[in-house]
Amino acid sequence: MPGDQILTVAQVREAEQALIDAGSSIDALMQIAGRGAADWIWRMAGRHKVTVLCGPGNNGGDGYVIAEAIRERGGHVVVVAAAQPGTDAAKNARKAFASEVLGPDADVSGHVFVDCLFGSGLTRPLTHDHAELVKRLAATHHRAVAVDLPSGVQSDSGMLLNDDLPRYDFTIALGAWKFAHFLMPAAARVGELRLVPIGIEPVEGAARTVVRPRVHEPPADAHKYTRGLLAVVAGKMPGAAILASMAARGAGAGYVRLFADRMDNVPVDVVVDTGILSEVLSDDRNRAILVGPGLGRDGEARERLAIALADPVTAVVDADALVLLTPRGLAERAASTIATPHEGELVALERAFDLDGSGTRPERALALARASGMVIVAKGPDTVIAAPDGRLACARSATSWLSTAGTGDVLAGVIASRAASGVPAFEAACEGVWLHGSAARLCPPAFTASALAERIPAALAACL
Ligand SMILES: NC(=O)C1=CN([C@@H]2O[C@H](COP(=O)(O)OP(=O)(O)OC[C@H]3O[C@@H](n4cnc5c(N)ncnc54)[C@H](O)[C@@H]3O)[C@@H](O)[C@H]2O)[C@H](O)CC1
Ligand SMILES: [K+]
Repeated sequence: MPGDQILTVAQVREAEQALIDAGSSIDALMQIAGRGAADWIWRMAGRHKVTVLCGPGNNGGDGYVIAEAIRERGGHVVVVAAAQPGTDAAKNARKAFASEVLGPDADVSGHVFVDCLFGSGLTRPLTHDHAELVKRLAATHHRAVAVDLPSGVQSDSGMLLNDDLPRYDFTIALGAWKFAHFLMPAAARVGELRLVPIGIEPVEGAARTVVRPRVHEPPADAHKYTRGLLAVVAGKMPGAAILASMAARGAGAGYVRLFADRMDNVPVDVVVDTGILSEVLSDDRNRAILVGPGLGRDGEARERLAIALADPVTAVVDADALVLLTPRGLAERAASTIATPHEGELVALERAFDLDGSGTRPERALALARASGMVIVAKGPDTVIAAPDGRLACARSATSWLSTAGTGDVLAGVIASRAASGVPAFEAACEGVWLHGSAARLCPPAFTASALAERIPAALAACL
């Protein structure tokens, strides 16, 4: 599924170098980046006062370009230099800024504070004076905008190098997204995101953002089986499997069958089958299977999981099934498997697959995908999707109201439904994550998981 690319610092440098080798220059790229950022800031500030804080590197250079572009338009802009420009491009941009530059002790206030202190070149925590300066300027302006990255965050990991730094209203990414725009804790500080393209070419193997999928109407001669039969295996707590089935019903599959010993109070459009699991799963019309929500963790649950994994169709494995899953349980599988762990379940899977759990969330998800052969949806406020072949996608949290019981069951149901509709595993996972987040945005605050499941068709409608 296409999306915008997310690059590491090393990938940005390489891509930037490729542009320079092809005849561009760092100064030219800085002009494109800075002027593009200035367009957004101009829209925010208009003729209100803008203060640009410039650091010593090329992020500071962007700041001088932004300030000059706003000045040329007749805007009211002030530059505060935290340090003298240190790179050639930043020195040139400083020279081209045709107005006064204030020192770090200047007493300034205004409408928009633009943070160009450090960007992707930050390698160590901000000094006390720099951190205090950023905090003071954020406090004396109505809005705070970070250029490329908020100063003080690590680009590749999303870690905060300093405590207690401001939250921004906007972050304007330059050239490409960085992991810190999506990964916690930095993702909670970046505010709304904008991207200024500077001509960077697609980088092979780069991570992508999760974007709205393209979904097609069923063909005119479609029937429930051609649209996809999804088997949902219930267990000890059938409510979770019902919730997943309801969500799956709205995400494209033509037929959702819930396998349970006995089931009361099931919505009419979820079909319950109380037959012997191994017999009903051998139905060769099955296109995908979902196992885990409400499964339980006892011997019977283990048995149900083993039967489900023996089915030669794409399997979505969630909740209790993730705790029961072992490398041996997957050894015989030829079809794709999608696992949807939250942080605790991710740790349990890492242990089961003998991984040490080190590295950033994308690195951990990729290591697990490679070791297990599964597509991993490491869900949370910064959901990361990794495939065994190295593909990687990151999603922004749609809303923190998703932090309620049962939303994970809905996610698993939606992903399974996309897989049952014939979408390959990695793409089904990305589509499911997008639909889940989009449905959450359509819900009023403090929604329940069943309200979320009801909004899935509306989210799907936006993809047609
Ligand atoms: N994406 C692109 O192609 C473009 C990005 N641009 C901007 O350039 C910055 C990255 O520039 P760089 O000079 O590498 O890094 P910084 O500006 O972040 O500054 C790093 C500079 O400061 C030193 N340093 C690192 N940490 C500290 C610290 N805590 N205290 C003091 N000094 C520190 C470090 O050694 C460097 O010398 C990118 O984010 C974009 O904003 C360009 O505009 C071109 C196109
Ligand atoms: K910055």
